[in-house]
Amino acid sequence: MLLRFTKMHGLGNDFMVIDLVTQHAQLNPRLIRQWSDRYTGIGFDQLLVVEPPGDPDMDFRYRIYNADGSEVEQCGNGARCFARFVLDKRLTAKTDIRVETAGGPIALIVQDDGQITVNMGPPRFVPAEIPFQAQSEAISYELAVADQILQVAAVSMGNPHCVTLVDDLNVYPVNRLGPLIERHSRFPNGVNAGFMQLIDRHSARLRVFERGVGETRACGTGACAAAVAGIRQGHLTSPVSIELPGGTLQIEWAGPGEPVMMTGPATRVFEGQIRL
Ligand SMILES: N[C@H](CCC[C@H](N)C(=O)O)C(=O)O
Repeated sequence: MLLRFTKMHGLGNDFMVIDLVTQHAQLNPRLIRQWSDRYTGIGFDQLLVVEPPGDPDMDFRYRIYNADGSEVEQCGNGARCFARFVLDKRLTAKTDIRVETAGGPIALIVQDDGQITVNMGPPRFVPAEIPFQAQSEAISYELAVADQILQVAAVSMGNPHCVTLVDDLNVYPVNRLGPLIERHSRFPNGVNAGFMQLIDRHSARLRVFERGVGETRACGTGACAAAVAGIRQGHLTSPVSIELPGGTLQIEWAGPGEPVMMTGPATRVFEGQIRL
């Protein structure tokens, strides 16, 4: 059987997108790892799956798998590609699309200029909801990593994020500390490790060592988590431009209990078919 897919990216964070509304396939971690291989497979950071909704008030269900085959709660760059995909495939004609995800409901708003705004829902800070092991909730925690103590913020955007402020991203050892944070024992489900360099009150640079993937060229939920952490710590003021290696995302957040709004592009690269 041949399975149709579309290769897409959001600022270089790349995806294989599959429509399981009009197609049927049984996915498993081994198959996903095989497909994600950049030499012997299709190659991607995440696999995005479009399904019919379980909740009749929603338009679709959105399932996300990392390159290592693990299913995760949320993917921000993927959400923008999801919106572009369902419109291009005529699975909907709406430009305000409601989607259920394992990390909670999100809304995708397709702008006239082709940019896509995602209502990512409110960030969560309660340690047990991230999850993160801590005595009590705080805007900053001490985290022992290798031979040093880092000051970190812990935020959930549906998926877990650990954000550290650094002075110079050009020289910071992201690929040495990233894996140690990703698998740190205080994050029982693992964590996406964000490293943020402040530029001014409305902008910052960010690199993210993603859970289940490694460093990616962009991370949408990571940009949301970093902006929220910076606002909460008094370093940033909404709206915030987050400059990632693959490009810039616009983040808005009005404060605790309010949703995070993320705006950016979604790009289709090619169509393909793969034999199951
Ligand atoms: N690696 C993430 C999922 C993808 C997030 C990222 N690609 C985004 O755009 O938000 C995790 O394990 O939670």
